[in-house]
Amino acid sequence: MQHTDSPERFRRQAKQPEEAQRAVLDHARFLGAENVSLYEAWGRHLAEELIAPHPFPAFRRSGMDGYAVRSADLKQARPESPAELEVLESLPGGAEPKHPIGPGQASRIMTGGMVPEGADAVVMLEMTSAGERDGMPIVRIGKSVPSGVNLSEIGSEIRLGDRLLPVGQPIGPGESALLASCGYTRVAAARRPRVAILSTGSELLEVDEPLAPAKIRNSNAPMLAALVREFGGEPLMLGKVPDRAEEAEERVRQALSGCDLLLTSGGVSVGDYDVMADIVARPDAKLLFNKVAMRPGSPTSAALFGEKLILALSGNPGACFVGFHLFAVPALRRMLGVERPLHPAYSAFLGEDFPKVNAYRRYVRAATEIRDGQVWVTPTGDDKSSLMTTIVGSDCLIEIPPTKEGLKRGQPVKAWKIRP
Ligand SMILES: Nc1nc2c(c(=O)[nH]1)N[C@H]1C(S)=C(S)[C@@H](COP(=O)(O)OP(=O)(O)OC[C@H]3O[C@@H](n4cnc5c(N)ncnc54)[C@H](O)[C@@H]3O)O[C@H]1N2
Ligand code: MOO
Ligand SMILES: [Mg+2]
Repeated sequence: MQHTDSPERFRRQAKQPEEAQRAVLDHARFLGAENVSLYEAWGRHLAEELIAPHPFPAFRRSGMDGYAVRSADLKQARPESPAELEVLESLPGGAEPKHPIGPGQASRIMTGGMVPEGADAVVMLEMTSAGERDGMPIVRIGKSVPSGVNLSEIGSEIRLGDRLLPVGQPIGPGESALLASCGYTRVAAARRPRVAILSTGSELLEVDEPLAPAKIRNSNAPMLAALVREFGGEPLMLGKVPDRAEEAEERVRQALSGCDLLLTSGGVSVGDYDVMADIVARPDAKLLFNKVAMRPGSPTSAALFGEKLILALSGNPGACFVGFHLFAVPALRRMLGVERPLHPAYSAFLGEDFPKVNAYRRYVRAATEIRDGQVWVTPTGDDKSSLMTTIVGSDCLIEIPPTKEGLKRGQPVKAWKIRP
């Protein structure tokens, strides 16, 4: 029988979650940039501030199919006495006008077309009727229009030198369109953090193994891999290690060389076989914390081996999930250069009674809903640390302060948004 009796494990000093987050953030650094193509940039984080190299639109652009006109020519136009304008040319998208518009003149133009010099408005086709005068094309317009109508000026969307996107901005659909419009075929994106995932537990089976007595399949590893991907990292799957102290320590030390962050799950509590509790307390490690004043996940631990950060998450799936959101997400965001590393919080109404009495602050897996224009958050089920079914469908963590009475439905609460 193995006993990992080290008295330190039982004398733990709980840190408040914020304090523990600060300790993690103090040891997470921006990882630098790599050049990626526009089509590979989705979900990546910008590593440089991008400045508009030209105004957009770069030419005066028509917003309608119709006629480019001088609004002054239409001042007196009425349905019964329409203005008659000579039509100089037809301007499809992509065509550079050959003729400036003089008094009494117009050019037919399509949406997105370049408005010729002299014109200051575009009249939509439906307000016009085409005709001929002396064999030459004309257009009749029976209504005046204000200057500037249906015309986008140069730089009306983006001015030359505008800050297009800040460092740390995740590249999504809108950002992709912006980059393309400004000619960025490649951008500097933050290097993806390589996050090693090691599961401890002699009870663990591979996913494709049949169940056996007292064994469970390793569910934390795929959950953590999904979370790492969701928050911009690259998971490195290191499999599982049994709860044997020496073997586990060797695997942990090996894992550190090839990653930017090591996540372990399991073995952080006070049990005889809780190997991670001892590893993070090794003399050559710097223990950041081994207890957090929160539920689930109170034994969540963190340590540095040299410069490398280990987050030793609880084995209980619910606690592992919450520990990831509270501590791994800020570390990853810092590594990616994101300005605000913590999840954003909002206030909402509690969707059902929460009768549980808490000595510690709780982070309850919950779903957000808009009802009659108000934000409500409802626990996805029992928030027991051992449950994973309540992770499904959760998009926030309700923060429940220590309470002796529990909370009532409809009470305002704080919720952390956990889906990017
Ligand atoms: N005497 C005490 N016992 C416990 C305490 C305590 O303070 N005193 N704390 C409890 C709390 S709170 C938590 S949380 C858990 C922490 O457990 P560990 O992190 O030590 O994790 P394990 O003991 O290895 O396993 C716990 C539980 O999780 C399952 N598990 C582990 N790994 C996986 C995995 N990869 N996939 C799915 N499930 C996993 C494991 O089978 C256990 O059921 O300790 C309490 N105990
Ligand atoms: O703090 Mo542990 O995660 O409840 O069960
Ligand atoms: Mg344990």
